[in-house]
Amino acid sequence: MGRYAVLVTGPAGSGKSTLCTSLLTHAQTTGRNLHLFNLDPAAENFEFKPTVDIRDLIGLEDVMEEMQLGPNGGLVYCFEYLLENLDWLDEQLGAFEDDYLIIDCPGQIELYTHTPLMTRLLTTLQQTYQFRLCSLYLVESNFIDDVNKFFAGTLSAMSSMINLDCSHINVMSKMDLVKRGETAQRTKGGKNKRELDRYLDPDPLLLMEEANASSNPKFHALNEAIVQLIDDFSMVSFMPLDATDEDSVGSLLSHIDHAMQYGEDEEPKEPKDMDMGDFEDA
Ligand SMILES: Nc1nc2c(ncn2[C@@H]2O[C@H](COP(=O)(O)OP(=O)(O)OP(=O)(O)O)[C@@H](O)[C@H]2O)c(=O)[nH]1
Repeated sequence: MGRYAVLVTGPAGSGKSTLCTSLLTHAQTTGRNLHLFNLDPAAENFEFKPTVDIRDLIGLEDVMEEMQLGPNGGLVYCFEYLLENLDWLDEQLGAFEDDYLIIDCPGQIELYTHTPLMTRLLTTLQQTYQFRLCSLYLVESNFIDDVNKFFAGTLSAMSSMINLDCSHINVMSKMDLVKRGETAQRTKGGKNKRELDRYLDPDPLLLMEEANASSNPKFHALNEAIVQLIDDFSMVSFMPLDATDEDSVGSLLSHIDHAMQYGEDEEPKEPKDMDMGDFEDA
């Protein structure tokens, strides 16, 4: 069968743990057997008990207290400790060979964008433990309410994609808020689902026009360079996700299957059509 792991990454509060729970719930109802790996040493409670839990090795609170470190320094310490104690991980993974190991990651994106720690862990999972990997990067739909925030979210996603160096899927989370119009009510410009569509699969020219319209002409060349970069990495388009909707979670899972070519003996499954029909304005 092989070994497969899905890394669920993204900024704090972007919906990682909720998605992990939704994936495991979906798996239960469809007869699949997903397992949870908690990689956040500061995590609190889980609906599903993790099969592997970094807190069994080291907890952030203890590290902060004993080493006199802040939350970010403490997190880096925990990851270095994990990398120095790979025999623990080896023991936890055992002969694991099943459906996906869903890895719930910490929300400090510096771990995937600024330090090599996560990359080292992934290299170990791939090379030493023969895992096939796919990473998801979640950006909240209610964060993307103008082109500059889209640039910020996309560039972080791109940095994570380059650093983690495995199959990668960008996800725009909490789309139910857009569907219900809550994003539109909250933002000055009244962004609604239709306006968000172009950020899911962006048209480079429109992005550039929008960015130029709201910025000083001296930044137009920079806007052009960013849009060019986004266009060149055509992977930087986003899949809409409503973690509260079974179909939406199922569609994401079939995209992951496709990206991983899950089940080597089977034909890789075609991802379901992810057009925005499900998210039409009420
Ligand atoms: N409406 C809506 N709320 C969501 C969705 N996904 C997550 N949330 C809410 O967003 C908040 C943060 O979700 P979490 O799953 O804890 O986010 P996280 O990325 O794991 O957060 P950290 O562990 O702090 O990095 C919670 O209040 C969730 O209930 C979604 O699809 N729709």
